[in-house]
Amino acid sequence: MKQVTSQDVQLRVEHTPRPGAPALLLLNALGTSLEMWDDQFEALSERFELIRFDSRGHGKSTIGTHPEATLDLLATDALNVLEACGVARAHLCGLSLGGMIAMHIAAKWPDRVLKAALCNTTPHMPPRETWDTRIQTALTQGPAVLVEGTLGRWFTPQFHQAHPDKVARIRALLLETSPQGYAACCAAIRDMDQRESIKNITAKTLIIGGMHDAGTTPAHAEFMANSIPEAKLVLLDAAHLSNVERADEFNATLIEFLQGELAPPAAQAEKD
Ligand SMILES: O=C(O)CC1=CCC(=O)O1
Repeated sequence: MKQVTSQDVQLRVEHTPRPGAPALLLLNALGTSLEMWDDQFEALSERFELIRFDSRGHGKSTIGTHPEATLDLLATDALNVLEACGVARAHLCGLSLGGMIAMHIAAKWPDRVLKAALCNTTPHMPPRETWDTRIQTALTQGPAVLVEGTLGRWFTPQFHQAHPDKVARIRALLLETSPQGYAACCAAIRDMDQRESIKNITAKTLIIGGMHDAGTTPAHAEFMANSIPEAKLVLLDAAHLSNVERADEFNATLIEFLQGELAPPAAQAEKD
């Protein structure tokens, strides 16, 4: 692990070099840390120069001086991580908040992106009031009171029953998130509307959705697939954290997309 200074924060970064392989940057969900990608680590680090980090106010990264983050602030952190790792262009894979950051980078800084995987995410997540309530709850009572509700949304009942150990791993990440870090990122989501800007994404893009994801729904995934010119949509039999609930399928889908050539939309329709 290394520490990278970005703007007003110190970010905890794990960089696994692989000479000659393309770089892949992983971007975490709200209330988690780089460890949310543990089920991806082995498969991805064999094939890519893998970089994962704790977003500001999450895991062991510091909170900084912004009580309310913006997507631009969070995206600049991600680009600073790439810079510190000596990487000019990378594949991006982000889930939920991580996907929101990835789509912001792909739309605004296309030269930094090889391909983008936007997983269980959305360009717009109203209503604002929900986020204001969550911010107040996190700041006054701590994110711990939000944890069981979050886990209820993030995994299907079947997964809770079959894999309590895996759910416990994610619970621990949620519990270690600082209230201020969590609240600051909620503000970034509250203030986000990328429904127009994602039309400018030129990178080949994989959208992964969860058939049972009630927050970032299959309808959100379809909206993105219809808005981004070179997008392919795959729905997995999972709720929100599809990379944990369906890790093998998630890994295979992501690797095939990053290593293979994405067929143009017309040919894809025939193939599908
Ligand atoms: O908290 C949730 O249930 C959904 C969510 C929004 C952004 C994120 O990372 O998770």
